[in-house]
Amino acid sequence: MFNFNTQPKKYSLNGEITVPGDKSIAHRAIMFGSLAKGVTQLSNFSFSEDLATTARTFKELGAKIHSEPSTKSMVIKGTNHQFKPTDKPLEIHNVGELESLLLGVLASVPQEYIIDGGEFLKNRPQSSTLSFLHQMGVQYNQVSDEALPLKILGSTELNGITYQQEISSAQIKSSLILAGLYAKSKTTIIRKIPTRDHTEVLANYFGAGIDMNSKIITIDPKKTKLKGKSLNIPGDFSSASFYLVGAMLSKDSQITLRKVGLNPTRIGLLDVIKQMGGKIDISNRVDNIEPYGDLTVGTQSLHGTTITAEQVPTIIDEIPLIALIASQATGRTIIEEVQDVYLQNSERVRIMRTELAKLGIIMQINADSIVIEGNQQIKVKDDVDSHKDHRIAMMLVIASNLTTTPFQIKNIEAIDVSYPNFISDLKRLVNF
Ligand SMILES: O=C(O)C1=C[C@@H](OP(=O)(O)O)[C@@H](O)[C@H](O)C1
Ligand SMILES: C=C(OP(=O)(O)O)C(=O)O
Repeated sequence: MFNFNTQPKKYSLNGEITVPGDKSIAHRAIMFGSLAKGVTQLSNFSFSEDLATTARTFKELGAKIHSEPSTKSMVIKGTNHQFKPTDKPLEIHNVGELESLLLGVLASVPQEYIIDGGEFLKNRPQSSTLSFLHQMGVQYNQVSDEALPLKILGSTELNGITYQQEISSAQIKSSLILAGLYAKSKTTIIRKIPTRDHTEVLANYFGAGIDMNSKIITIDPKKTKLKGKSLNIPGDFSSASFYLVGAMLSKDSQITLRKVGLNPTRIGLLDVIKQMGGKIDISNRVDNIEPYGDLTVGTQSLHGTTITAEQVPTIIDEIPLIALIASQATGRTIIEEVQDVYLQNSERVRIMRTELAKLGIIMQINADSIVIEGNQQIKVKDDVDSHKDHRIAMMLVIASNLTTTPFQIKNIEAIDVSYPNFISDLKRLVNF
């Protein structure tokens, strides 16, 4: 465990920075590159713990993967959907995205695999994903509670199904899409609220037959033939969000973040900031497979707002940061209909409340909403702990600039999960 001592002085943030490549897109790029026939070349690939786990897992399944961290590149020789059997459990640590998507990938592989993971995933049941995969023809065997470790036996004879989304989760949806690509017939997903669509976008780029509109996603395996591709991964909007919020909340600040991913299903934080009376400039926009552009933001005064159920999937990983800005705005902020967030991320919500309370920030967590009053004074009551959650660790670093009372952030090494250079990149923008 490593502790981080925060600064006794407040700083401003100035200058520009290029954030690492998007983690969510990179997980999927490794998977599609491994499933495809031929060679995939990824650039602006950011090497974090989570992505190392996904790359190792797909190597164990037979993909040839060569990484070059110094040039941020990765080359994958795909298996053409011919994965290797292995008796050794696939150890996926606590990588939630990998768990859900891997279940979808293995659904069409007629070999038995054991998937094992860390404490967090051992306590996160996958009942929804497993029940529809079972309907398609997958067999599985769990030790307890439909969580890891579990055994899965896929099939080459999967049935396409019609699935009405009950939980707005990108991970669950992606698992079904990956299974549907290799079923005998079409699969249809009737959406609840749209969630991030990186799986659909990348699958089609690699050669899948997926049709989407705001209500329905149709996966046609007969129109699917995945081939290796080149892909430049845009900057990670979720990583960029720490700097955006940091600059808005600190005095005399103005920063520009270069080449940040602007997929509309990911950037709900920008709408929330606008609703709160803030302003972020978008420039140099490029509409590529995944769009990206530059974001410029400075110190802002914000007011409270109501965030609706439709917005929630687009801010899912930014909720701890939104709680922080809401506490410093004027008036009340309400995040409505967060039931699906609790189902997928209940630990994170609980930790966010406990740790911010140690800094004097309180919020009300109801069955269907989160309510945060504005104008809260930071009062450091105790050291804080990331509880090994990378987004909580980075949010607490940003929160530390709201006070001159130093404190310790325990388990700071959690940031390696998504953004190992976060502290050194932040320091490049800091002016005392
Ligand atoms: O599909 C993905 O890559 C992710 C989806 C989100 O989870 P949900 O499945 O709850 O939407 C998000 O919290 C997670 O960080 C990554
Ligand atoms: C929740 C996250 O990812 P995962 O589900 O992979 O843990 C995240 O990156 O914030």
